[in-house]
Amino acid sequence: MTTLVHTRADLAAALDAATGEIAVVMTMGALHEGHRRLMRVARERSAFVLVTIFVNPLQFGPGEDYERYPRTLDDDLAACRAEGVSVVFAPGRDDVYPDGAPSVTMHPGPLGEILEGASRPGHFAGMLTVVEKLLMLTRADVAYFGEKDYQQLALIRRMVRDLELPAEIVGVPTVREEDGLALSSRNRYLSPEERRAALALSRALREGAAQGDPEAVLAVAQKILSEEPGVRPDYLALTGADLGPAPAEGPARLLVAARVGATRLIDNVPLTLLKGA
Ligand SMILES: Nc1ncnc2c1ncn2[C@@H]1O[C@H](COP(=O)(O)OP(=O)(O)OP(=O)(O)O)[C@@H](O)[C@H]1O
Ligand SMILES: CC(C)(CO)[C@@H](O)C(=O)[O-]
Ligand code: BAL
Repeated sequence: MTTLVHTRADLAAALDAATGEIAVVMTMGALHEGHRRLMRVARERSAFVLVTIFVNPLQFGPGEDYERYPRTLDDDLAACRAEGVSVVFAPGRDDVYPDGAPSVTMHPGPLGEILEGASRPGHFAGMLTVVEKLLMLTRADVAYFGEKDYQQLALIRRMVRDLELPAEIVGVPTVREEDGLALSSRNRYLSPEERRAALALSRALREGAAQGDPEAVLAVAQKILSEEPGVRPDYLALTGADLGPAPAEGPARLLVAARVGATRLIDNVPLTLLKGA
């Protein structure tokens, strides 16, 4: 049975009744197969899985899609039930921020200033602030996050390590549609034509990553993006697996962000760089 709670007090009561490890999947709702994979991976290990559904105003910038973000609680609950989730915590704004906007917030540091951080000022401070609060409120022993938001995952790992937070963080590989598009709640905004154009992101990453040589990786990915007029790239970056500078050889990450119509999408893939490839 899945219990839905909205308030801190009801959450605390549900957690008091829990036995064993508490596994948490944090979401902003509009649940899709990517979220469901996180729940399934969590369920494989833990009998008690808690899902949070909260569209966090603090991580949206002015002019971003906070108001418009899809809110589909009934469908989300049905998905959580089907995945055997024990508790869904869907708080209101005042349940998370009882004193209004918090005056003490997280500072993401240098890793929060590049890539997404450069394009979305304040986003990672707001994201880390709510993740810290939700880790505490849910008493998470382990929390699952998707690699689709790779920089977010890296920053959460860093926050937990730097601040000695008592939770284990587990990353889960990106779930894709059959044609390669990374699942994302924001895909709902795409018209059929925009959805077709959006495929250039995953294709650029896939074909770029197959190259091995760093220059060729970027050149191939860049060419594919530039050939799709419906896509306006924000960044295309080749980094180390830790988001530092790309190594001459070994594990690396290729990341992209782009606007397709009015919708901003992100994606990334792992790759291995080969000297002299
Ligand atoms: N395709 C996916 N594969 C694996 N995990 C995912 C995928 N999409 C989202 N997640 C993960 O689900 C969690 C909740 O993400 P969120 O609710 O923001 O969904 P989203 O699809 O990323 O939404 P948005 O489109 O707003 O970015 C995050 O840890 C995120 O990385
Ligand atoms: C981790 C998160 C739930 C915090 O609001 C959000 O950034 C998301 O859905 O990826
Ligand atoms: N999926 C990451 C949360 C955000 O874009 O605000």
